[in-house]
Amino acid sequence: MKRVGIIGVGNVGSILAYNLALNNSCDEILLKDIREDFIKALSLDITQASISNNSKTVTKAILENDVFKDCNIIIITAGIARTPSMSREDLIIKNANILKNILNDIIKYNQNAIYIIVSNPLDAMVYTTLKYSNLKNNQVLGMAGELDSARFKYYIKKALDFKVNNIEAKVIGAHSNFMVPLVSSIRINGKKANDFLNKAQLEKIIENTKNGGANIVELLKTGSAYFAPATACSRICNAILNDTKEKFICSVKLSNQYYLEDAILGTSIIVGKYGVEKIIEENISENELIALKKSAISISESIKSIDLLIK
Ligand SMILES: NC(=O)c1ccc[n+]([C@@H]2O[C@H](COP(=O)([O-])OP(=O)(O)OC[C@H]3O[C@@H](n4cnc5c(N)ncnc54)[C@H](O)[C@@H]3O)[C@@H](O)[C@H]2O)c1
Repeated sequence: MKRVGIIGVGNVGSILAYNLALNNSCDEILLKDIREDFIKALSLDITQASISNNSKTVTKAILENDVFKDCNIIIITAGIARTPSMSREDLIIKNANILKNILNDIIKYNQNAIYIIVSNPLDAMVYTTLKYSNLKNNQVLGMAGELDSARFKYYIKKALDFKVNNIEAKVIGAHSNFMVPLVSSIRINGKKANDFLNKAQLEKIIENTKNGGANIVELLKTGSAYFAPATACSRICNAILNDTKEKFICSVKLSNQYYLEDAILGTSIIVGKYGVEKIIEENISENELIALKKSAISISESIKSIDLLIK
């Protein structure tokens, strides 16, 4: 029996549940939110969508935490989302408190699941999860690098008038303006970035990638992006459920990769049934390494406020 729990079923959580259900990814999806009637409605609607799509996945609304005991994966997307005037950092104390309370309620029933954190500020929430649980480092991963990389690829494709399909590109580091889009990682039809894009174009692509989330927030006015985040998250879930050992970029606790001991930030990892099965150090340029160090410092600064303000 494969079970996925989703705690916090707003925009990201509901699209994630829908995605997993339609694709027959697991036997059961358990939804929990402070909006109880809302998740009861969603569980009916999504299960009926499953049936319509010949998927066996059943989605259930959960009111008691002990039901999460058999989940293979627990995804936490609870919290408040950014509004146009807010940075991800503004969210930190509010969402860290929400996350700490959820962990307090859930971990005692399930210490074996892989926990995927989505709530922002992402890297600080991964830290909060590790700090307020006894989960092992491999059990906790934050979803963001896959989303930022999708945005990086989008702006590369856009600069090339969407005429090229075969694009590889990675964004590592913090899920914030300190993210590190790796120009060294870009491959367009197997060739390096400089064969297709000049310096000014690359600088614009990097700037757009860093502002990718904020642009959507600005237009939506009432929240942040959800289709691309939910899609990235469902791909990670499928890798865990099917033990695929695929490569993803997720926020995890490093163990001296990039000379960064104990830092939490987005990096390439291999994902399987044990969660983070291997951390991969990409071959990055010296400038990218400098940017990554700044990224790690920015995360450790935001983590300080959690240590100071969360009792
Ligand atoms: N990591 C990423 O790349 C990424 C991308 C998009 C959004 N996010 C973040 O994910 C979070 C969710 O985004 P969203 O767009 O789905 O927001 P949303 O407001 O639509 O959903 C949040 C949900 O959390 C619920 N909630 C609040 N407190 C709760 C609690 N104590 N227990 C259970 N549920 C609770 C709310 O009722 C709501 O349904 C936000 O923090 C957002 O910033 C992260």
